[in-house]
Amino acid sequence: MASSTTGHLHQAGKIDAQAISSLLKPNPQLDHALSNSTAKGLPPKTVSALQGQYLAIQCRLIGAKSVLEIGTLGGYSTIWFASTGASVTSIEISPKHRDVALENTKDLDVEIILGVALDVLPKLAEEGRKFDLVFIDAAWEEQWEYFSWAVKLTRKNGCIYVDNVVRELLECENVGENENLVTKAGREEKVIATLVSTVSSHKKNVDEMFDGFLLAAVKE
Ligand SMILES: C[S@@+](CC[C@H](N)C(=O)[O-])C[C@H]1O[C@@H](n2cnc3c(N)ncnc32)[C@H](O)[C@@H]1O
Repeated sequence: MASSTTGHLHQAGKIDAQAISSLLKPNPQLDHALSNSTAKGLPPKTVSALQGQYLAIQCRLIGAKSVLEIGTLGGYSTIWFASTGASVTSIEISPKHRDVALENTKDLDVEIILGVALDVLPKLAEEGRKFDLVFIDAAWEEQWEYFSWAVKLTRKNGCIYVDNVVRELLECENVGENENLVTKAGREEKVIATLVSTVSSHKKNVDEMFDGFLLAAVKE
């Protein structure tokens, strides 16, 4: 049995491999999305397969019919959401990423809006759009602004998931002391929120194995 932190990190890869082979069903569209994205030169910045399944479970738990995603890349997480039967609106700044995502999400109920998230989000609010779940996975430095828009765009008892919050905090100076998304979310009266830390071998760099997300439910 591993007895040191290094040993545990080594074992984390084995735990992930066992969970993937035990819990996930084959999905050729997800596999194709990954291989096509790599072939087209997109960066390997998708959620992990186990995280994708987590997001799909979260959608089922709240009966999500509509999902807003900020940061499409090649549409890998988009496919996870669409696989639950939800209709997905996804925002992507890069025309190249959007084009690959359109190829990868063919025949699914997916709308990909090409644009800068902080320009698109106010327009969605003006149109009176509401979503059951908002998934935030774009520019780390804009997470709070995305979150604030997400509070306006999420229906009561819907939820907001912000990816990579722990890793971003770990990379800050004076960890745990500065104002950040967690402290601001704590003061937002319209949500209850928590921080879920994760260890995953999805990222090969050891420092990137420690991560976590902020999950909020909208109260009103
Ligand atoms: C981490 S990747 C998204 C990964 C994707 N959600 C997945 O798991 O398959 C982040 C994406 O956000 C896009 N992005 C970055 N800044 C953005 C912005 N200001 N507005 C819209 N998209 C942005 C990037 O081009 C990139 O494709």
